[in-house]
Amino acid sequence: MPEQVSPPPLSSPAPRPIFEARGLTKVYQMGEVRVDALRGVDLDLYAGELVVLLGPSGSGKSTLLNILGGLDTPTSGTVRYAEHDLTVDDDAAMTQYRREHVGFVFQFYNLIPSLTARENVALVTEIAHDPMTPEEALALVGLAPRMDHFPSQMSGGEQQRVAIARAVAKRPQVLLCDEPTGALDAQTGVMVLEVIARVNRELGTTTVVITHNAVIAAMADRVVHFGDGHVVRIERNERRKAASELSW
Ligand SMILES: Nc1ncnc2c1ncn2[C@@H]1O[C@H](COP(=O)(O)OP(=O)(O)OP(=O)(O)O)[C@@H](O)[C@H]1O
Repeated sequence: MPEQVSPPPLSSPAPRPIFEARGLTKVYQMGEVRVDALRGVDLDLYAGELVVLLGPSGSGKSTLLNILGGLDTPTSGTVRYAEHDLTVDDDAAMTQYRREHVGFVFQFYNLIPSLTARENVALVTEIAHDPMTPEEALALVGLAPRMDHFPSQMSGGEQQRVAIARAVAKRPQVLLCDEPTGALDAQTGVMVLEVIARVNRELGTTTVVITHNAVIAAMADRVVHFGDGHVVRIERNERRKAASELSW
């Protein structure tokens, strides 16, 4: 009797987004002055993708990133990461969410000047669940030979790579980068972007990179264009460019 083979599904089910934001608003009220930083953002992000968030200054990119990272909560709307509701007003739950799932990289590296690269990374690995060793994390960003150097002995790009090693050493599912190349020249910026792309590829980390620089959009799976507190449009790149192919 021929073996029974079940037919393939007609179409595979659409993947469920790992982040799901609906109707997000954020209002800052300072005395008489009201700033509508987010004016109703709907956005889905999928596990393992690299998304570039592009838009003019003041359009709300950092506000959105901070909400996705559990550093801030929206004024209204809903946002979910896997099973976590990120709108809850519960500091302990948000701290646990950030600690277990999210790595942050900012424009300025925020390294502790009196600690070596290895010690800066160890600050995180000592409190994480299943971390890499500081040595593994620094090797991933190409800084194995500089492990025992202090921040003042490193270039801006190298310091940013230490900051990336620190952010990814705990193997977060999510890496949120706010203008990671904003303080760097183009050549150094490309090296930092190469490291971010490598982490995304090798660890499968869902990655969001905020930038003003439209050239960087070419390295993304998807580009989310932001303007005036809204998602203006979303593009998908047919092919992700390697960071080494970018120049500005
Ligand atoms: N803590 C705050 N208090 C008051 N207003 C704020 C605060 N944070 C952000 N804003 C305002 O919200 C708006 C959006 O800011 P946001 O930093 O999210 O924009 P952005 O797109 O990231 O800008 P940039 O590219 O310059 O960093 C701006 O008008 C900003 O001044």
